[in-house]
Amino acid sequence: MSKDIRIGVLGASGYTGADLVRLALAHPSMQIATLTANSQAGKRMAEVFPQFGFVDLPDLITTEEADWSLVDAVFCGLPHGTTQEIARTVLADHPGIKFIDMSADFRLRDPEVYKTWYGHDHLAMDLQAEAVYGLTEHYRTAIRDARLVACPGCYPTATLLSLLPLVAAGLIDPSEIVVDAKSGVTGAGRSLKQNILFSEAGEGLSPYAVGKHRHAPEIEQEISKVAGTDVIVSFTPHLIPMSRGELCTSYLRMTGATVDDLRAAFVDAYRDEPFVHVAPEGVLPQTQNVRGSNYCQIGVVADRVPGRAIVISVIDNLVKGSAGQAVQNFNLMYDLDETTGLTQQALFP
Ligand SMILES: NC(=O)C1=CN([C@@H]2O[C@H](COP(=O)(O)OP(=O)(O)OC[C@H]3O[C@@H](n4cnc5c(N)ncnc54)[C@H](OP(=O)(O)O)[C@@H]3O)[C@@H](O)[C@H]2O)C=CC1
Ligand SMILES: CC(=O)N[C@@H](CCC(=O)OP(=O)(O)O)C(=O)O
Repeated sequence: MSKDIRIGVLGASGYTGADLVRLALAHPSMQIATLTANSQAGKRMAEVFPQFGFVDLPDLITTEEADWSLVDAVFCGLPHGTTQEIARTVLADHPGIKFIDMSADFRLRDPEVYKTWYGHDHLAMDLQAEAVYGLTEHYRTAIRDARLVACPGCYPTATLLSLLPLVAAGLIDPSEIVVDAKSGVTGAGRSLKQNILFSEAGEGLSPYAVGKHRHAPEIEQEISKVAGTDVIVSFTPHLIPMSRGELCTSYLRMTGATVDDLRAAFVDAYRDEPFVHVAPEGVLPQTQNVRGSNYCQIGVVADRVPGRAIVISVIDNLVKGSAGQAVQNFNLMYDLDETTGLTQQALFP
């Protein structure tokens, strides 16, 4: 394999963009052609991220300066709300480009739901209609043929991987799902924010956006589709003092099933999946098991309350939760082995 697929990374001076660059450097087919930034445009990548001082990379340029005719595939790590117009311009001028978005801009199918949660009308509804939801394990066939893939948010990735097989098999009541989620601070991006200062996040655990996080409608969209009925979930995220990693605990009511049935449904759904691992009985997922890797680990245990079960899933928010899943989708879109460039094991401890 030669490095013959030219990629561009929008938002390469951000955390997801940088993790994409890290993965692309190790990918046998990706040639990094263009890296864009906003406030950091004009700098060398190594000035912004010293860890890239050992490799040759293009300098950071603005989106407007980029020559998209030199690019085959675009990975987009821009803040939500900024991607729609840029995607529209890039794809209008270069319809052959494959666009893999890591932002939230093309995930929600219903424009009214998008407006409610993101506060403005969608600016590229035609593209929204075309976009394929990029939860690889559940949308593989559509992703293969897609031009525009909307990678899921980090919380929806971990949550949906651990709930969809149970909903599909009718083993849990979808109207009684409670998700308690915790994320490392890189989930909030690299720009300066008071709540992610070390002094404020370093020694505490903080809930945020309680009862109103914009990932709830994304989770509900996908669960409702599989359940065949409109579902509302209780979803509470927390910021936890670590850089990467995410752990989602879901409290579930079973519909006459046992925990063994739940485990069997997971094993059945993910038997051939390279990146989803069902923890053996007695093993509890922890973020250290997946740190720096593209794996999702899922564990299931019986609650002491009869008829209830607890499911725990972990991912690295920057890998399976964004850049890694984006590369997994790229591999599908280019008919490559899905694991290409993604076989790194967890950084443990
Ligand atoms: N962090 C995570 O764990 C995850 C993030 N995501 C999503 O991925 C996207 C990127 O997140 P993340 O990397 O964390 O964010 P960062 O804040 O770390 O990076 C944002 C990037 O976008 C650039 N940028 C900001 N505003 C503009 C603009 N108006 N025009 C062009 N470029 C701009 C920034 O450039 P500069 O720095 O030069 O100003 C930077 O390169 C977001 O939509 C996020 O929600 C999805 C899943 C997980
Ligand atoms: C810790 C933290 O702040 N996490 C982010 C989620 C990161 C992510 O997946 O965001 P997108 O949906 O924008 O892609 C948040 O809660 O908004």
